[in-house]
Amino acid sequence: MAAVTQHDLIERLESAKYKAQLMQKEILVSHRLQVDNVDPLIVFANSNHLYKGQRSFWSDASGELTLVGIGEARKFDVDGDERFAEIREQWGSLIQTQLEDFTTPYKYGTGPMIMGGFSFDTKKFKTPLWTNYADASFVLPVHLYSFFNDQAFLTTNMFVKPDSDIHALFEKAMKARAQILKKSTIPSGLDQSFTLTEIDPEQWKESVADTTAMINKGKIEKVVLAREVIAQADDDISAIVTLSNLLEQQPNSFVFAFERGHKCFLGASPERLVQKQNSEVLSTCLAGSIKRGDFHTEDERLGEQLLNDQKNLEEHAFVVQMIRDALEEIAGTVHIPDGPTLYKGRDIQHLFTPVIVKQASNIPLMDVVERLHPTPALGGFPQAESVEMIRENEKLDRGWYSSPIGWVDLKDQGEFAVAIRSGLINENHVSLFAGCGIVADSNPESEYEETLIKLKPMLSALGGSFE
Ligand SMILES: C=C(O[C@@H]1C=C(C(=O)O)C=C[C@H]1O)C(=O)O
Ligand SMILES: [Mg+2]
Repeated sequence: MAAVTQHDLIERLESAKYKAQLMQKEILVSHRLQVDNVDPLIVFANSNHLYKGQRSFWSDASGELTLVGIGEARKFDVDGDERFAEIREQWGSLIQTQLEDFTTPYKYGTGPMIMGGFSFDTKKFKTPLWTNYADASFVLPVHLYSFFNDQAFLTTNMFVKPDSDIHALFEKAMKARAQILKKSTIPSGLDQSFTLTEIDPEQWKESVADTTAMINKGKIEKVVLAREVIAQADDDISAIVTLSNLLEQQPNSFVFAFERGHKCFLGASPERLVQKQNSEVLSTCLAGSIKRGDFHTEDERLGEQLLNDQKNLEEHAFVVQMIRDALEEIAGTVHIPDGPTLYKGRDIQHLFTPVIVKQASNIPLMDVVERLHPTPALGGFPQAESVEMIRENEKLDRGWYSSPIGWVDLKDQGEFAVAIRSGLINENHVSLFAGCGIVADSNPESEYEETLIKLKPMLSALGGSFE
């Protein structure tokens, strides 16, 4: 690390201390430097013993940006319905009132940002499964490793108090940086054997039948119903091995992990909720599914079948309609192509429609997240009625499954995906989740088959064998 950068950091810490004394409050120094490229997974593994239980991982679907958040310089945990606005306000106020003048040139995906997520429904009964994961939980990491278009940056966030020992702060940061960036190897996977337990599959199929009956009667048109499968091993399940497999096996996906103490929620989602970069807002409609074919011709035939299937087109159309309406309401003109194309993942293909809003600088990212969550891809249509229906009838405690997860920075840029194709590791067991859009002519058995396909990415990423 260049001596001049070190000197610069000490100077900034000292001037922050002076400011902290004048204002009698803590001042945040956010210090970014370009560093040698290290595999983000190694960075994640390296920080295990310094900041175990306090790490976040994010890799976007384009493969352009990977973030590793390490430690908690500040944590914002909020329960209840005001969660989106509260996170926006608490983060906004920290930047405005405590951040030392940040003169480093802005670079997307680096610098001060918070990473985290939301629960699906604040009003659903909470089980012990999701303790540690608040309705909204965001972290300003102590260290943020950003890998963006083949360049690596490390941002360190330090709060300076009126009586802080600057040299001690500095030494601690330097030591941690060296530890985080050291060259090492990723631990290889244990060949674990897992026992799989499906939670009440028959009861789930019945609830699909009940839901279609209800849809045929009344005012709800689509409801997403999810279920849980538990995989149990003899030894602790490794988040890093699972992440490494997800990155390798699931290209074009948002690969993520959020640790909260001894639990780790992770997955590989194909579905962006919203990205805000420069003045543009992008969203995605992804709903309607079919398996991949074993051969090219079969795969193409299945894709064509999906593109022409009324039931799947209907599932998809609800998502397009809702996202269009929601964004038009807050942002004006919305660009959406006329019909869906195919999104192909390793294990599944979906109907896909991209959404663009061109002039959206003035709309806070969190407001877009709030307005969109949950889209009919995860909740149903209409929104309020379907969420209530899920709250009352679904046996599962979804926690953060099917909810927005991502990051937002000091310029209100960032990205959120919806946390599907995911699992929650708790020591030697992991809960996996999968859901399906139920519409008027859904068939319980085929929806069940669809959940099995959606469970595949996590099951293959766990490795090992299943019984
Ligand atoms: C709910 C999930 O996926 C959603 C449901 C889909 C469907 O029913 O066709 C497709 C994509 C997602 O919007 C899940 O993977 O758990
Ligand atoms: Mg479906």
